[in-house]
Amino acid sequence: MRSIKQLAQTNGGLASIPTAYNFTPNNIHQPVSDGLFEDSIPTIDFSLLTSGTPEQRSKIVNEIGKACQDWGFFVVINHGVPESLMKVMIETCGEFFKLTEEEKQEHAGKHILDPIFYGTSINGAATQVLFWRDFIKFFVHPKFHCPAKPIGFREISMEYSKRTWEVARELMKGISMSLGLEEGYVEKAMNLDSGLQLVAANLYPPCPQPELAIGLPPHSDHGLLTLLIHNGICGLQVQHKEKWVNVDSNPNAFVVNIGDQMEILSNGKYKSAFHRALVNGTDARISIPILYGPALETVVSPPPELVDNETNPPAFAGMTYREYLEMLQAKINAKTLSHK
Ligand SMILES: O=C(O)CCC(=O)C(=O)O
Ligand SMILES: [Fe+2]
Repeated sequence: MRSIKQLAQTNGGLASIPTAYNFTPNNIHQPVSDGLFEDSIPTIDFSLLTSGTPEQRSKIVNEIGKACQDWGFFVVINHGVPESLMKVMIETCGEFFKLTEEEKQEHAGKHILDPIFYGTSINGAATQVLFWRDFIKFFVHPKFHCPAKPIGFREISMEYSKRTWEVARELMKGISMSLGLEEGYVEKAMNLDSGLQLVAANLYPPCPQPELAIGLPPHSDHGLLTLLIHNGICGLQVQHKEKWVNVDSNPNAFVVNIGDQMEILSNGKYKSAFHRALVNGTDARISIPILYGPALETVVSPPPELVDNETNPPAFAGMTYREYLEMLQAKINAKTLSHK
């Protein structure tokens, strides 16, 4: 299968997109918020979480809890990860997509747990409707994997993963406290010492008919928490109160969202919000989400403090993170088969 990048470049640029890329989502009629009278995605000042006064810290913990409950999304500023590192990470991922198709296909993936997975469309296979996106995903924890090319990719990815982990760990502490649990709860209960960390880089080339295609359809992320950066081109939208809201964050901030495992752990209190990526006609967009998840064999279920059989019964059946991912994979396989 050709990459979207290659397709977008065919004969110096396509005038229209192949019909397999026409996307008619069942919720296309949902309005997009005009942003005027809407409240916008909450911003969290990370420096107050780590070095604020006790009052500032408890205020921020409250804000995090509210953001997780109302939005499942928030923007994190003053996080301490150098801008230069974020920039070079985006540039290097951009260089990866410039490798030859043969070089990239070496990493073609099949399974959600493949340590390195290059693909185009959602799973690299022939789904009926295709998405205007190429991606590379690699697990950087508990074992570090990364494509060897381009030069420097491994070193930069390693540094980036370490630095973002420090931010994610503090946010997990804040989230634990916001749920009324001790600050190390999520880290300990989810065995984050051997937890999964998955780096993904998405490339959305300019699309000749952006109104017909979609980069990534509405979905939720499967981990506990995702931290995302992008190259300054808009495209990410989050579903909030039945509307799609643009996430127009400053490229130096992290866009953070709650994933399915955190929704399960919080017994449904915190939302793993649907989000999607649109494409545009002029600019290539790159986004780099890094996803933090439990250790694969950890059973994810809410702690007794968050469950009450009368007023707040368990909302999900407990299962290991591995079982959850295998379930997702089975869904992807079923979709692919039924469309063959
Ligand atoms: O490109 C984006 O902004 C969103 C990417 C995303 O949601 C994902 O890769 O899971
Ligand atoms: Fe996502």
